[in-house]
Amino acid sequence: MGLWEAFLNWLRSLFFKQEMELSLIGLQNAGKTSLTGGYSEDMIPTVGFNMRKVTKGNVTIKLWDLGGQPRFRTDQDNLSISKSELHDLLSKPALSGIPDLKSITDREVCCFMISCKNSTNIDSVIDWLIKHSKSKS
Ligand SMILES: Nc1nc2c(ncn2[C@@H]2O[C@H](COP(=O)(O)OP(=O)(O)OP(=O)(O)O)[C@@H](O)[C@H]2O)c(=O)[nH]1
Ligand SMILES: [Mg+2]
Repeated sequence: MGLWEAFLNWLRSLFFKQEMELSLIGLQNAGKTSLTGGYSEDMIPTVGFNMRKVTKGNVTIKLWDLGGQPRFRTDQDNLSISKSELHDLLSKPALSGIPDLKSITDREVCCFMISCKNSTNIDSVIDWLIKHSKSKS
C-alpha cells in the first residue's frame, strides 16, 4: 500500500464507521464460543446462538456464534461430515463470494492456526476478516 493510499484510508477511518456481520459455523467443541466470548476450560455448549458485538477501531463486527450440536460427538469421523456440510453451505447462492477453502481462484482464502487458550493469532484473524469483509452497499 502506498503512502497516499494509507493516508486516505486513515482519513476515511476518521469519518466512516464500518459494520460487518460474521457467522461462526463449526461442529460442537470447535471453539467458536471461546473465540468470541473468551477462553475457559469449562464451556457450556451453545444452545441456539449467541450474538456479540466487537468493535475494533472504526469497525464493529456483529458476531453470530451458532451452536454446533449434537454436543457429545467429537472425533475424527466428524471431519468428513464437517467438510460436506461446509461445501453444501458454500454452494448456496447467498454465500457466493464469501471466502472459503473450496476454491482459491475466485476469492481470497486464508488459513490461520489459532488458540483461544494462548491468544495465538486471534488479532490476525480479526484483522484479516475486517480487511476482506464484503461491503453491503
Ligand atoms: N486447547 C484449547 N482448547 C480450546 C480452545 N478453544 C476452545 N477450547 C476448548 O474447547 C472446548 C469447546 O469450546 P467451545 O468454545 O464451547 O466450542 P463451541 O464450538 O462453541 O461448541 P458448541 O457451542 O457446542 O457448538 C472447551 O472445553 C474449550 O475449553 C483453544 O484454543 N485451545
Ligand atoms: Mg458454543
